[in-house]
Amino acid sequence: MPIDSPAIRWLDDHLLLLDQRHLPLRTEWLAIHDAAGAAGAIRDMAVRGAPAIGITAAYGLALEALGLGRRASLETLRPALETLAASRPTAVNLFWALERLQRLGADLEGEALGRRLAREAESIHQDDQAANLRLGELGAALLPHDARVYTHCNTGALATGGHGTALGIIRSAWRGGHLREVIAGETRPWLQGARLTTWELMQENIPVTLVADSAAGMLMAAGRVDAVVVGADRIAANGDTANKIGTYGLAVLARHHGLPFIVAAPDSTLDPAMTDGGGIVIEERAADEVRRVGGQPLAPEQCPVYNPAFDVTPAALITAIVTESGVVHSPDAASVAEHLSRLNRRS
Ligand SMILES: CSC[C@@H](O)[C@@H](O)C(=O)COP(=O)(O)O
Repeated sequence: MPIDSPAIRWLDDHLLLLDQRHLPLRTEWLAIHDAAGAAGAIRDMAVRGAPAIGITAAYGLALEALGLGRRASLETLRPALETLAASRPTAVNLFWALERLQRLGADLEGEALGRRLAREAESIHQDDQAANLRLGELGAALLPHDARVYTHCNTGALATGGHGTALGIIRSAWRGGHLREVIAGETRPWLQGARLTTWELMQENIPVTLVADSAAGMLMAAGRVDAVVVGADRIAANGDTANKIGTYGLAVLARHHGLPFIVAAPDSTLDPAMTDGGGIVIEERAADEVRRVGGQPLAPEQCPVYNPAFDVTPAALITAIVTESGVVHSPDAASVAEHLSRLNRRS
């Protein structure tokens, strides 16, 4: 089945990425020819969102192997693997995708290795889209009728192989006729909500209202939110969830106001090796992301800044984790282990 992916296009000898740094003002495509190009695009956020990062890393490694031709082997690919693995630390999908490719490549060399890795990268891409469609349906069934859903960051087609995770649930709920409105937090400092989520939803005429992040509590207190739905960058074995900075605060607010707080992610975002959220590496990004907006200075040039890109929401604040293979209600170490063992029995 050909992949209908709005932001990542595979063209057999190179990759095209819809450059998210310029949206919604300009639609520009970035051509990627090797692993260094893919790593740079991930690091500089031309492509972003945990599943999209994993897909791009997989294509980047495949391109490197294709470029090495007869010299391709896991050994000659080692520097490329290291460059890709160093691009961003928090989203586990990146490491998951690279491991999946390495396992496959263990018995292959040369041109056959390049071709095999490219096919596997396409499978990862396609599987992610299918996973999102499935988890979208499962998650939509959890929402109250005529729901007003608050979401954070961008978790849509731009951040995944297509359809989206949290935004996949929102899309599915809209198509099923039981969504009234999306409230998108702008998601300072990179403004994924303001720039990307609104852009995606408005293209499909899904009603969206953009709010400053700091409006979330007031909206919940006023009874204008029925559920909070977010994505994830890494889910630990006990259900603790790393996601875009600000997610933790939303979970605390949702609990205070008695609202469901739903995390949506493909199974590839689960990290069984991470016992709890305390071990997750939180990426810190450049000070100018906070000091400036759209390149324009906002704060004094030399003002010290702390810019963590993610936070960890404790499992106890999460109502449900939705993946393509099921819903984990009130996640904890036991229920996540049960979910993982069902996955292992299937594979
Ligand atoms: C389906 S995307 C899930 C997460 O990756 C998303 O919520 C998020 O935090 C993205 O962060 P970003 O820094 O934009 O890559």
